[in-house]
Amino acid sequence: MEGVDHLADERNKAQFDVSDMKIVWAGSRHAYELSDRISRLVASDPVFKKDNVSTLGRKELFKNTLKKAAHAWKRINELGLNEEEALKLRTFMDQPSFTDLHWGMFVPAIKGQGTDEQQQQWLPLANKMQIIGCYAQTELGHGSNVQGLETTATFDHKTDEFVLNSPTLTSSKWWPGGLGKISTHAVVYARLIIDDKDYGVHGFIAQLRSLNDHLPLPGITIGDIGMKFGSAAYNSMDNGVLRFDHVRIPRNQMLMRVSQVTREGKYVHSSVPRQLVYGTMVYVRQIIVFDASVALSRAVCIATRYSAVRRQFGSQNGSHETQVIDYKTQQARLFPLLASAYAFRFAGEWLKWLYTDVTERLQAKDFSTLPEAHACTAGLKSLTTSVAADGIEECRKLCGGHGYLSSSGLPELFAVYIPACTYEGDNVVLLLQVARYLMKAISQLNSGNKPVGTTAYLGRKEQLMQYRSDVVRAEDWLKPSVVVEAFEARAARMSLACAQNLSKFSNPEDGFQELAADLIEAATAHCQLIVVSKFIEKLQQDIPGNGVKQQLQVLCSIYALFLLHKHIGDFLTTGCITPKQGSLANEQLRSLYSQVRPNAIALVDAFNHTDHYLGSILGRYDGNVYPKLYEEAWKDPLNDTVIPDGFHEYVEPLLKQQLRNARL
Ligand SMILES: CCCCCCCC/C=C\CCCCCCCCCCCCCCCC(=O)SCCNC(=O)CCNC(=O)[C@H](O)C(C)(C)COP(=O)(O)OP(=O)(O)OC[C@H]1O[C@@H](n2cnc3c(N)ncnc32)[C@H](O)[C@@H]1OP(=O)(O)O
Ligand SMILES: Cc1cc2nc3c(=O)[nH]c(=O)nc-3n(C[C@H](O)[C@H](O)[C@H](O)COP(=O)(O)OP(=O)(O)OC[C@H]3O[C@@H](n4cnc5c(N)ncnc54)[C@H](O)[C@@H]3O)c2cc1C
Repeated sequence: MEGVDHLADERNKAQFDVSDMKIVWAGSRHAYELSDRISRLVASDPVFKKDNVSTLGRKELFKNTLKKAAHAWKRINELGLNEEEALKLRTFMDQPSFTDLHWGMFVPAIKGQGTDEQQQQWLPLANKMQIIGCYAQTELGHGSNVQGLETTATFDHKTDEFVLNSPTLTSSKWWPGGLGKISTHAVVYARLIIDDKDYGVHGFIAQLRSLNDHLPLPGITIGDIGMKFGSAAYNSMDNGVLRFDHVRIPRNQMLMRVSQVTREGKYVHSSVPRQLVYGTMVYVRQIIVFDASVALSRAVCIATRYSAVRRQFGSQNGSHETQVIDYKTQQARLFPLLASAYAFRFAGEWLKWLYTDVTERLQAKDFSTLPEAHACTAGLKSLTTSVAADGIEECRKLCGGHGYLSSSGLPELFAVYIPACTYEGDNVVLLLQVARYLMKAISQLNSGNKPVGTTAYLGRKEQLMQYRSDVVRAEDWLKPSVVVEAFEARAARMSLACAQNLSKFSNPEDGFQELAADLIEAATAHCQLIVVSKFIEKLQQDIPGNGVKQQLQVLCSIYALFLLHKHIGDFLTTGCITPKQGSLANEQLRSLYSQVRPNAIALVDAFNHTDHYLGSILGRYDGNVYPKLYEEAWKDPLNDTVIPDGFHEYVEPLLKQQLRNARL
């Protein structure tokens, strides 16, 4: 059966050109070709083999990761890969490693918060990996509450140094990736103290280990925090613990773009907003949104292909049983996730644009769009990672029992992905930031401040409060303007209701705490509106390719109408739609699922995932699932011997005892 395409019939059903869709998914022909080339390069390299990682012990896994990271760096240099290509190589290597934090947070923190001189001093070393850095912010006692960090950096006038100290157990740095065993340096967040005055949290570059023998420097206690969820998953990363015992660093190792400490010990705050100290988090959050579409697309690809291969029930007179993808329940669970993967892709593209735009403005000292960038990255990070994490687990269930096998790829994908709901900001904490932004925008409406960007719709408050959907037929729900208005009215009414309830509290902070659950629902509605709008805006662009735009229109409608169906309570209680209009949306949704059905396999082929990257027997491109599952089972180390270790020691005596008892 080797080489046979079990999904060929499915591929023949497609009503669009899959090669054109691959380009839309990748973002451009250039991005597609680059991604395709690098994914094949990684798949064909034996060092990047990954089908054995879930059976490795922690030490072997960690060593295996170091080997892969070193090999990746070697290949990047040998092949002269540029930044975009190198990042793709890391993606397809598909194993979290210390390099993620070095390139993803340490280097960006220096770029974003360091002065020109500091960048000139540190970036050449970091760019050649002559030093390896991590991002040491979170402590044992505080993660979300960054202002509550306890590590201190006290200025010593005499020596022109800062003294880094961990005054309590809870001030121990705890979690930073790459810290435990590998990093030589860290950007450490600590409270700046000058002459007993606390100036709040600032970033400092600290050397942790000797560049000669890799041993911790004097005054530094450092190690790994231990095993995490799952077998391999995130255990390839050395998340670490770090304590400082009065460790001295030169004054010029405080990152001084936002504020400076002079030789005289004077604290100077420049015109740059203090929130720029949080800038690295904004950068990484927009990457995480893009990654959410990738993670979800992998799970959906596996579940869709397997659902077309798997058959249960329905055989008549010896005919084939029904493909499980033909069950309407399977479609209603799977196709909204397929649509979400595409939706998050386009939201991620837009967010990347927004981030680039805000960065250019910051260079020109225009800080006006920073709050919008913070709210959008925080909100979309929260929304997309929550849906992707839940979606991966749903895909496992969609694959029945076989989905629970490691060889399905889904348990590993789930275990490695779920911390995305926590790291880089707990998802609830981030939605509360969005809620604060919305409440602020509403409070400024009366003073004539027109909301801009993603909150512009709040400026049409009167109109949206009057809005009643005019849908009379199921097809009306296919009109983009009908959908956007309904989502805008729902989001605006939920936020305005929160604002009205908040105004009843004499202390707004008490009100915010009391109403927090409602506030995060309003923030979620706002974020869903952003994703729906960005999908619709994408469709207003010129999208070439036979049938490609039509398929995307179907997916866009599924994404929006599925959300409407799921959150029908919001739409009804805010009076945006009637129960009848809700039923019509559901009727339209069913019809859309039928339209996706013949295109489902081609729509997941468009992700262009190699079998290596998917790492799943259920999701194999050729659909040759059963023989390969059978073959794989025999590779398990437990099957190396017929009689397992421990049998003679622990089981045989019991059996022998039974025999003796029987003879007596
Ligand atoms: C193998 C070889 C490979 C080689 C490759 C080579 C080439 C590669 C090249 C380049 C690419 C590299 C990419 C690599 C890919 C890797 C990707 C990264 C993977 C990531 C892995 C995971 C890492 C996880 C790391 C972490 O978790 S770090 C820790 C994160 N911590 C948090 O997120 C904490 C959450 N808490 C907070 O953010 C804040 O404390 C808070 C909740 C916002 C509250 O803050 P505060 O107390 O100050 O609150 P407020 O009073 O509410 O706010 C004050 C005002 O500030 C505003 N605000 C808040 N935050 C921000 C912000 N971030 N930006 C702007 N403004 C902000 C807020 O709105 C308030 O404003 P106001 O106007 O109302 O006053
Ligand atoms: C795999 C992984 C990698 C990480 N890598 C790094 C790294 O490289 N560098 C680094 O510095 N950190 C890192 N972290 C730490 C991470 O950023 C924090 O764990 C994260 O920001 C959440 O903070 P916390 O752990 O303090 O959660 P907590 O804030 O303690 O959250 C616990 C619960 O309290 C709730 N909660 C907290 N505050 C509020 C509130 N105001 N209102 C309502 N509910 C609230 C949360 O929703 C959550 O349910 C990593 C974490 C993980 C899991």
